[in-house]
Amino acid sequence: MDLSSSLATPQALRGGSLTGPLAAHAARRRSVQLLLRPRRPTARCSVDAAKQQVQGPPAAVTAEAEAEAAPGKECFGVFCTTYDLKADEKTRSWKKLVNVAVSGAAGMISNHLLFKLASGEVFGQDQPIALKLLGSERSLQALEGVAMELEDSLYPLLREVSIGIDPYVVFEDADWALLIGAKPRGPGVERAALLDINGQIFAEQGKALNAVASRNVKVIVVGNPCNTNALICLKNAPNLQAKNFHALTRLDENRAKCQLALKAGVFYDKVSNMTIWGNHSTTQVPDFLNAKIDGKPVKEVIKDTKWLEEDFTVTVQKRGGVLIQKWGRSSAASTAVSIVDAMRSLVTPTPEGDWFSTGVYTTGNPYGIAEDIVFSMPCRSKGDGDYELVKDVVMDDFLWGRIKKSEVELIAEKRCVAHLTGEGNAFCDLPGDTMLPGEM
Ligand SMILES: NC(=O)C1=CN([C@@H]2O[C@H](COP(=O)(O)OP(=O)(O)OC[C@H]3O[C@@H](n4cnc5c(N)ncnc54)[C@H](OP(=O)(O)O)[C@@H]3O)[C@@H](O)[C@H]2O)C=CC1
Ligand SMILES: O=C([O-])CC(=O)C(=O)O
Repeated sequence: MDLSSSLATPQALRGGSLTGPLAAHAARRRSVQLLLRPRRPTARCSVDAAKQQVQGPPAAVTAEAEAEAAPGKECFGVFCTTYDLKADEKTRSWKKLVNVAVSGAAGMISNHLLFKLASGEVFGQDQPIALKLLGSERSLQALEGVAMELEDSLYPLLREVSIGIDPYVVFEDADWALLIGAKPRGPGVERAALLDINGQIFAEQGKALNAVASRNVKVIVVGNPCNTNALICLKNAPNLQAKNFHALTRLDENRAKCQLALKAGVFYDKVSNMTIWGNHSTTQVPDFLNAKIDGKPVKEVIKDTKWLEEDFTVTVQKRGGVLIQKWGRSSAASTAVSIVDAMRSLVTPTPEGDWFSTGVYTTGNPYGIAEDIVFSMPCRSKGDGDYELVKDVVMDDFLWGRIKKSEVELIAEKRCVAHLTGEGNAFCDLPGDTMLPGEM
């Protein structure tokens, strides 16, 4: 079928005059064309980076022909030139390239995160990395700017950068997918409307991951409301393991550790076993019952129960909102740090006796939390990318009561997005106090 005539009209792509596979193909063609704009002619040493073997001498390949042949392998600028890592003494012992896809790649959080990833902070100094950046037509030019800054940073481990606007192209063979892009909640936007708008994004991206990502891809959803977006994403990716989908609550864990350290007058590294239970929202539950300071239960070190139950909990729940008031925008640098922490916790063995928090699929959980939602819970990892839930935590009525409130909120959010999870008609009756951490 010759699609070229309909491809020429951008409004045909945006306005929906093409439908189904035709529209999808046309959109992909357009994304490829957009991808080609920034490339400069380059003598190309053609290396299959995944196998890290030289495949042949430089060949003159037209960008268009190359895009047709391998639409998922688009590169940016200097990253179009790759080398045989096994031929170089310094890089011979490096691991196989890891593919990390990032959505919202031109946004504030990504602007910090991408440089941390490229520096080796997450995977170590022997792990070459390919960054696959997902934007939109709105952000494509900014994405080119991001790629240029990555070029100019001369990171030894950063071997490939590609940019695109089609998740089916960008997520191809992704080992990690960091889903950050989402519409921010503006004035007058109802929570239910936000759930629907962002839910559509995560439904589409779930389908794309299901179709083209590595079968073992680890997905971290950051875009809010991240727990329910993660649920939507995993429901749209039935061929991937639900266990591999996470909602980012590590920022909340870090905020809670900071507050406990401040109150106890110790440095942050003395605080361990910090669980955030529940939703990344103002119903989240920072667990001071199981957390430790210098190896001792928090309640033995901080005797002020009123502070723990009221001030500490509310401070952590609303930290994002206070920060927005100061900065005029939501946490970006500390969120990027917490994404790095979350990834590192999955690729590094958890220290003996400790754990970390992440929002994961509840089915089969040992705590009695409702099944089939994404809920933040305490986890440990052997460092293989996988994790297990920690079983030996204690509960009291205060902790359980708060956990139930966050559970009720997530079940209500799930009802609101039933149309996106394949579970029938949506019915939205969100509790009145449902808010993102950034909302006051
Ligand atoms: N879980 C957590 O702990 C935290 C989560 N967050 C959340 O992370 C997300 C990203 O934050 P941040 O990077 O600061 O945000 P930015 O506004 O800087 O970037 C977000 C990106 O989302 C993309 N996007 C996708 N769909 C839309 C849309 N419909 N309207 C507007 N933009 C859209 C845009 O990129 P493009 O045009 O390329 O699509 C934009 O660049 C937000 O949802 C925020 O609430 C923030 C802090 C903590
Ligand atoms: O509400 C927001 O957009 C910001 C957010 O998640 C946080 O700071 O925890």
